[in-house]
Amino acid sequence: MNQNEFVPQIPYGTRDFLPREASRKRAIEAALAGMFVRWGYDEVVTPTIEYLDTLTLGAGCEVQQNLFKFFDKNNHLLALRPDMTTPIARVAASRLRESPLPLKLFYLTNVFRYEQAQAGRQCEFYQAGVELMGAAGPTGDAEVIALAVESMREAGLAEFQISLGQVEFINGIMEESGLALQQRQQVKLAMLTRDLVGLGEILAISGLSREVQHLLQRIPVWHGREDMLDQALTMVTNEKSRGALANLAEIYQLLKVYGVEQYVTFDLGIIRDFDYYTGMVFEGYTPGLGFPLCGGGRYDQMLNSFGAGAPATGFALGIERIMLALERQGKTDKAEAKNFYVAWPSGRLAAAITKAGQLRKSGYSVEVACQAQTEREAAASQTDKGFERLIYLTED
Ligand SMILES: N[C@@H](Cc1c[nH]c[nH+]1)C(=O)O
Repeated sequence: MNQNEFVPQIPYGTRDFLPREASRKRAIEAALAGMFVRWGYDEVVTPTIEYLDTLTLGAGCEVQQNLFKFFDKNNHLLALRPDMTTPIARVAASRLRESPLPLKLFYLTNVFRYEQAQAGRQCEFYQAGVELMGAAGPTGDAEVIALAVESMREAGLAEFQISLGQVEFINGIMEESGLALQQRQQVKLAMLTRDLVGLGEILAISGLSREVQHLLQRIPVWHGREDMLDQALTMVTNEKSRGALANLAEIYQLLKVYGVEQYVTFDLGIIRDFDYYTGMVFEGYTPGLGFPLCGGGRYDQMLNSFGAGAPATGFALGIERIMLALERQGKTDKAEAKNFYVAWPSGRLAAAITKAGQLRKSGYSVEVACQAQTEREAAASQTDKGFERLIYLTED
C-alpha cells in the first residue's frame, strides 16, 4: 500500500476493529445471541440516537454528564444512547405496550459514554444484554443473574465471579441516619469510586453518631458468602435494609437451583453508575481485570416514568472487556477459522471460481486468488492470509 505521511485520526474514545478482532467480536456476539434465544429472549434493535428527554426521563438527570449531545436541524436536542435499558423501556412502554408480560428482550449493540477512555472501554463500546420486564421479585432477578453467568461461560471465560448487592440496603441505612440528600449523594459517590478515605472524611463532618458512621464506613468492606448476610442482619434494624438482605437470601436460594451459586458472592457496597436501580445489583469480575465485565440489576421505577408501570430487571456485558479478558487468559481461539485459499495458474480462473462455489456450498470459508499465481506464491499467500488449506488448480 502507498506510504503516506498523512495519518487520518479517529475521534477520542473510538476504535477500529481490524479483521481478526472483528471476527472474534462477531464470534462472541453470535454465541451470546444464540444463548439468549435459547433462554426465550427476542432481539430488539433501537436507534443509536434518542431525544435527550427520553434518556433523562428513563435514567435521571445525572446521566446527562456523560452523554454525547447535539441538535438536529429543527433544534431538537438529541443524544447518543449511553446504554440500552432506557431505549428498551421506551419501546416496552410504547410500541410493545399491548404485548403480554413478561417481556424478554435482548440486544447486541454499540453504546456511547463521554468518559475517560480505557483498555476494554472506549467512549463508544459494545454491549450484549437482556431486559426482563414485568417480572417482580427474586424469580426474575435469579434468571438474569444465572443468564449473566451462562453468558460469561458461553463467551469462553472459565474464571469469574459475580458480586451481588442490593441498593435498598444502603438506602435504608442512609434514610434511618437522617443524612441530608446532598450528603447521601456524596456518600454514594465515595462508595461508587471505593474512595474509603473520602468516605471517612464526609462521615467525620456529617454530624452522625459514631455508631452510624462506623456502620456506613464498613459497608464497602461487607462482602463474603451466604453467612455474611446473617452477620449483616445483626447490624441493621431498619425495615428497608433488612428487607434487602432477605431479598438477597431468596435470590441466592434460586441461584442454587440454577447451579451457579459457586460463582456468586455478596458485596453490600456495590453502587452502580446508573441510579435507576431499585433492588438487587450485580457485577461480574475476572482475575487480572480491575473493572467489571458485566453488570445489571433491578429497576422497578423506569417503566413507570414512561407511563407503563411494570417491574424490570436486566444486565449487560461489555464485549470489548470480554475480549480483553479472554486475551489476557490466553484464549483467543474464538475467531472464525479461514478454511480454503484457492489459487490458479493463468487460464484456470473459471475452474477456481467453480471449485470455490462448491466448497462454499458445503459451508467452508473460501478465498479465490485475485490473480494468477505460481504454486509457490500461492503457498506463501495461504500462510500470510492464515488459511488452513490451499487448493491449487493445476493446468489442464
Ligand atoms: N444498562 C446497564 C446494565 C443493565 C441492564 N439492565 C439493567 N441494567 C449498563 O449498561 O450498565
